[in-house]
Amino acid sequence: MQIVILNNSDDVASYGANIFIQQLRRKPSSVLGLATGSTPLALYRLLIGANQVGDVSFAQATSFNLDEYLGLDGQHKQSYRYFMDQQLFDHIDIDKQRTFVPPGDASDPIEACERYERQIAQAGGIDIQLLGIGRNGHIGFNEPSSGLMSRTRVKTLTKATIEDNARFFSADEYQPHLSITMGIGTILDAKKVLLLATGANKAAAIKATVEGALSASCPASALQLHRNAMLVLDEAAASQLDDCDFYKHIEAENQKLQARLAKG
Ligand SMILES: N[C@@H]1[C@@H](O)[C@H](O)[C@@H](COP(=O)(O)O)O[C@@H]1O
Repeated sequence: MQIVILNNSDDVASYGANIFIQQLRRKPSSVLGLATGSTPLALYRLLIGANQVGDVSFAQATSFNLDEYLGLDGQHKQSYRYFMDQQLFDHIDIDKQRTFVPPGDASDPIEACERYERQIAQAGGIDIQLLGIGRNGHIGFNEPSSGLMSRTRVKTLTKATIEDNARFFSADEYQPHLSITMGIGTILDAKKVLLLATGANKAAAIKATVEGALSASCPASALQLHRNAMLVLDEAAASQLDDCDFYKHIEAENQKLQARLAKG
């Protein structure tokens, strides 16, 4: 895992946005894996800005979102489809027909999960997968105990995740307890994985992800198996890491090497 520790959440968003912009410039037809939650919001705003001034185009890109609440259709204001339309898709030049979010209103969710996997494969696989992380180490809606080789499927949310996400729902609003999520195996198949974490409330999950054992108890620890996984953290999210200075040293050396290679 490559661990990048930056001063604050703004720096995390611009670092992440730049990786997406470089990816799209290198391969305009990239298949992007996208995430919801509050963490990627600032990154999405930067991508919208870059798209609107012509620095990057999504016209040939395809996207697949990690997850969706089961029981909400895409018009529902708390659905992840609605979130993605509002926060990104409606403001960039992506072809909406090529933006995929698991269908929360599927009449046959099991078949819908299998279809989602086929759609990802038909698109050629995910080039770069963006991830946030839950306080309990979940990625997508792969809660603790999720199989490390799992594929897209229906998952039950933990009490902690339901409570964390309750802030998006009004008191009298139905909050689903089930989801459709890409599996950990699906995520690990992405060519590159970019996990963003900001704030002290993610520090324990980041500690377990980076320095804990590979374990279904912390689903994000599965990224230890990935060949090209990058974690971009602010100081607060990195605050429980024992080897912070070492990770900063490696990153400084990486930057020097990149600069030398760029000079030729
Ligand atoms: N399914 C999403 C995850 O994909 C996200 O990473 C997590 C953290 O969200 P936040 O970034 O708001 O902390 O929330 C939800 O549970």
